[in-house]
Amino acid sequence: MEKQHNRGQDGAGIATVKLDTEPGVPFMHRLRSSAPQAIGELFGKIREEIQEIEKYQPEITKYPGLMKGHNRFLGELLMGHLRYATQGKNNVELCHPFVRYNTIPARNLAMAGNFNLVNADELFKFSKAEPGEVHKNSDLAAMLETVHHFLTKEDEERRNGLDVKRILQQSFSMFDGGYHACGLIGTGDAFVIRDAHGIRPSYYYVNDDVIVAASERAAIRTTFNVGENEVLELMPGHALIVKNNGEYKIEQILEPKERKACSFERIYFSRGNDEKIYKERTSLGRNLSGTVLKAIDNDLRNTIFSFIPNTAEVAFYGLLKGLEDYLNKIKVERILSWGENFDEEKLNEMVNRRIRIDKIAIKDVKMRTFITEDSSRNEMVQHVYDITYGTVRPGIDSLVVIDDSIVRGTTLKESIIKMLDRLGPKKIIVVSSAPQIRYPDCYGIDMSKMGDFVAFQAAIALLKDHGKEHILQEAYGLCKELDRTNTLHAQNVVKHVYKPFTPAQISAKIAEILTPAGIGAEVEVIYQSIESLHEACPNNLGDWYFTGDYPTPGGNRVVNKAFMNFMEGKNERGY
Ligand SMILES: O=P(O)(O)OC[C@H]1O[C@H](OP(=O)(O)OP(=O)(O)O)[C@H](O)[C@@H]1O
Ligand SMILES: NC(=O)CC[C@H](N)C(=O)O
Ligand SMILES: [Mg+2]
Repeated sequence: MEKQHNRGQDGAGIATVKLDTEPGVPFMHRLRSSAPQAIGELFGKIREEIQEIEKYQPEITKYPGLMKGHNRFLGELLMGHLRYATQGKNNVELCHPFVRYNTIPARNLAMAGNFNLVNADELFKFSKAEPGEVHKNSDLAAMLETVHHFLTKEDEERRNGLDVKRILQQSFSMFDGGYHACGLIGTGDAFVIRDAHGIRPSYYYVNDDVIVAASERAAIRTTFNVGENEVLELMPGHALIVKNNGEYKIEQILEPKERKACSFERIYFSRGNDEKIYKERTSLGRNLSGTVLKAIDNDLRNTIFSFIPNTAEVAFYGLLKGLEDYLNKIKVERILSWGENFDEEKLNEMVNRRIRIDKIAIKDVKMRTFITEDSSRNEMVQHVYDITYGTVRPGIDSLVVIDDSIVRGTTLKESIIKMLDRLGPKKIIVVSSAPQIRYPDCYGIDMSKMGDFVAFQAAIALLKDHGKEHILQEAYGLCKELDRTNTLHAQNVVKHVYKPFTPAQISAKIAEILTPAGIGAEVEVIYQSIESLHEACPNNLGDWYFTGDYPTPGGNRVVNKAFMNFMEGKNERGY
């Protein structure tokens, strides 16, 4: 859990199942916290429980079997989760895992996951669950109720043991979304499952002692000290099903569909210490070096390169490598052109030419602002960054800073650009290792409101500039019509809003929007192209937030809904 802070900082939760308990002894427990240091609080509580027993049995920690009887969270099946809300509020009641308790062991179910479903309402209707005020906006509640419905049915009908595969086939075929989800059943059986497009990442590792699964490979590698190839990818539409006797199987649950693994995982969301992700982020940066050189007219003498911490650091190394390649090529060309005509000093000057890099921006807290809830994000962005003084020659140097994404533009507008401008650069070029984020995500990354996207704001502004605002009304009319005929899923209407403009026009407008009043430097924004993103991350071609092409029917519905919300002035998610 400590190695997956990147996936959620709203809160944390754990659940345990004990095997082979005597009848009447509780076997499933759950604990959650939404405290700022949630993991610390959870395990602090467990430590307190143990210390309480130690008062009477000082030797107890030497006897794990005995401890299991006295401590709620000692068990054989363990589940942990860090929440990043993509639906509902940020309160502790919505932290994972969710649990359904029952007197019959087979009908106890704990679930958690890294996911987002877009058809929760439909699922509540189906399972006849009547969620309360807090849970009605929870896709985990909808997921749990549906799986529990089929679990109960299976328990009623079963002859020899629970058929977990069948339960998963019945329930997960109803879910529209992206997920890596897991469940513990009161019988001591467990499962981990991944969506049919492989949208969310999912990995597992098995040895003689443990069977473990997580959203990221690096977390498993670090915890169990194992090699890259020992941790396997759970393939799309498949589940890892573990029986209470320790036997396990990888089963196909759903027909795998076209692989559309989320590219934003690679660009930003996952931790960058994964072997493959590190390489991909480096390539993303390197791919941008040509465009950047053009933007600075190859003037490396008067340009300083840097990055916006934290996650963009790896892409920065890639950009640097690309620039170094260029510079070295130039050095060789020059030296060759001299023939015999050089001395030590001249040669020294040439080989010592460097790309000028500096640590310009500093992030004081290791919190991710992007995944912080709306109400506290702006303030956090304003206080979290700082700059290094004395790095830029005012009025002479230009600054190039790379970030991994510009989504709402809050980080740049509310903080970074104003601060960088204090250093007096001639020009500030912001480079994004992700392409323009134009459409909502609905599969587990919380970018769901059209009006929030700076790319969308730019398109609207351009429509105004060009006297084409009627396109908005026409698109809205089309959405209403699709809604009336129940066919909102049939096409992505928002594409019409972007269509009249080239990516370069949108980027230029974004730069304008992101330039706060009273700034001395000229601001330019450069984005990764979709083609070079695909080239850098060839296994993660999921790109709906950049292209508007959604892999599931719920996607178009969400983007059209998000657009209608925008037009109607509603500040709500599109799902
Ligand atoms: O355009 P915006 O909506 O402001 O969001 C984009 C910013 O958010 C992310 O950083 P974040 O602070 O979440 O995390 P990091 O420190 O891991 O880079 C990302 O790296 C960008 O800097
Ligand atoms: N990624 C997560 O942490 C869980 C997302 C889930 N949709 C929720 O909002 O609870
Ligand atoms: Mg960042």
